[in-house]
Amino acid sequence: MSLLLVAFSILVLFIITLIFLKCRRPSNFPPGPPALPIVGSSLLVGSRPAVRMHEWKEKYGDIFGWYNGRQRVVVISDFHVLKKLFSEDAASGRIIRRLVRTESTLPLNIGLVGSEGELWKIHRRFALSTLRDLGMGKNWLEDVIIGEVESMCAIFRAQKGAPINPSVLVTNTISNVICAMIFGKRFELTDPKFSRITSLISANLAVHKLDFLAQTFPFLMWFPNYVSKKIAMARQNVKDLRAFMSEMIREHDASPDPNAECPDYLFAYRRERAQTTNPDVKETFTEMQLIGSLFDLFAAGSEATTTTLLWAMVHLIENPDVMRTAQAEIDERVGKQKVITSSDRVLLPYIEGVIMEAQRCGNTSPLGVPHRSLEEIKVGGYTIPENTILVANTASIHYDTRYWKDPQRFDPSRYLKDGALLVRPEALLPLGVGKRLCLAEPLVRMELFLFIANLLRCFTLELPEGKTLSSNDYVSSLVNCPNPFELIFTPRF
Ligand code: HEM
Repeated sequence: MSLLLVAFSILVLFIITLIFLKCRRPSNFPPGPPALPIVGSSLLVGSRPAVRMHEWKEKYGDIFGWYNGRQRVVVISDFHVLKKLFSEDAASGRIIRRLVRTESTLPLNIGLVGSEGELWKIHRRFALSTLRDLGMGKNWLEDVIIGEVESMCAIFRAQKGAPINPSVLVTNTISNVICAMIFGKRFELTDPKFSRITSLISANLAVHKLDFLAQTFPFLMWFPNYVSKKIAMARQNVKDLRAFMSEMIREHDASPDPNAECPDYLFAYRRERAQTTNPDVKETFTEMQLIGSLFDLFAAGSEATTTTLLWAMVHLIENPDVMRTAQAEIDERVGKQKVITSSDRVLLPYIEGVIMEAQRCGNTSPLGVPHRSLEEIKVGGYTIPENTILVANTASIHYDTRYWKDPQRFDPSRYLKDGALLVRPEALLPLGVGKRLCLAEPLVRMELFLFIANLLRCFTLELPEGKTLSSNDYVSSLVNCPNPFELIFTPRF
C-alpha cells in the first residue's frame, strides 16, 4: 500500500515538474502575462486581440512575450524597434501551419503571403516587378480603377436616395481591379456568382480564430461540433476559390493575347517561366505556385482595400465637418463635374489626409500579418528564440502619443502645414514595414485616392433616419472590419 502511495506521489511530482517546465519561459524572454499549460494565455485574449495587446503593452512594455496555446509570441509596440527588427531576414519568416489551408489542397507555404526562404524571394520579386509594370504605361491601371469606381457610383445613383449596405458593391469594385490585373478580366458588379466568390474571403477571415483553436485542441476536429463545422466550411471555401482561380487560368490560356497592350499577371507568369534561363528558377514557376500567388493577390488585394474604404465611410459619417472640408477642397480646386485622376492629387492634400487618417484610425490590419523568427534574435536586451511569432502592434502604434498628437481625433489636417502635405509620418504603418511590407503600396495609394476623391465629389454620405454608426462597432479577426451598415448616397449634382 505504502509502495503504491510512493509511486503515485512520484507520478504526481513528475507531472507537476513537466507542466512547470512546459510553462517556463525561455531565459531572457520578454515579460508578459501568466500562461497555463497547453492554452498559454490565449483564454485572456478575448474577441478583440488588438485591444488586449494594447493593454498588455501598457502593463509589460514595448516588447512583451506571451503564449498563444503552445506557440511563443513576441509583440513589438515601439516603432523604431519594429522597423529595425522587420528589416532583418531572421525576422521575415511566416507561420507554417494553418488547418484551413493545409488540408484543403492549397499548402500555406506556397504563394506570396505564407511562403518564405528562396521560393518566397523569387516570387515576391516577380510579383513586385509585375505589379509595377502593370501600373505603368498609358495610365492603363488608372483607367481601370476609374471605370470601376464610375460603375459603382452609377449603382449608388440609381438607388435614388434609398439606403444601401455598400459592402458587396465596394468589395466587387475593388476585386474587379485585381481581376483586371491578374486575369485581364472583369465581372458585372452585381453578378451573383462573382459576389459569392468575393464573399468567401471575408467568410474565411472570420474563421481565423477557430483555426487556431482547433490546432491547440486537435480533438475538436474528431467529432461534429461548431468549430469542426466552421473549419470544414472554410476548407470548402478555399477549394471553391481555388476552383475559381483554375477556371480563370483555363479561360486565359485558351485565348492568350500576347499582343495585349498591358499583359496581366497570368500572362507575365507564363512569359517568365518560358523565358528564364535559370533552371532552378524555372522549376519554381509551377501551377500550384501560380494558384497560390493568384489566391494571395486576390484575397489580400480585395479584402484589406475594401475594409479600409468602409472605415473611411464610417469616419466620414462620424466627422461630417471633415466630409464638408474635403468636398469644399474638391469643388474649389478640381470642380464637381470633372472625374478626379491621379494628376489631381497635388491639388487635394486634405483628401490625402482623409485617406491617411482612415488608415490610421481604421486599423484594418491591427496586428499586421504575423512574422516568424527564423533564428535566435536579440532585441531590446531580450532573447527571442527561433520559431517565435513576431507581431507588429500597429494599432497601438497608430494611437501612441509618442508619435501622434491627440491620437483619438480623426484629423486629416495633422498631415498638412500651410495647406501643403507634409512628409508621410513614419509611424503610419497600415501596410506593414520592412522586408515583408505589403507589395502593392503604389496600387493601394492610387485605389484609395481615386475611390475616396470621386465618391466625395459625387455624393454626400448620410445615415438613414434613426440609424447610428460608430467606429467602435466592428468585428476583429486578422482584419478589423466595421459591422454591416447602411448609408444614403445623396448625389451632389
Ligand atoms: C488598404 C489595403 C491593404 C492593406 C491595409 C494591406 C496590408 C498588408 C499588410 C499589413 C501586410 C503584411 C506586412 C508585413 O508582414 O509586415 C501585407 C502583405 C501583403 N499584401 Fe497587402 N495590404 C493592402 C492591399 C493589398 C493589395 C491591393 C494587394 C495585391 C494586389 C496586397 C498584397 C499583399 C501581399 C501579397 C502581401 C504579402 C507580402 C509578403 O508576405 O511578402 N495587399 N499587406
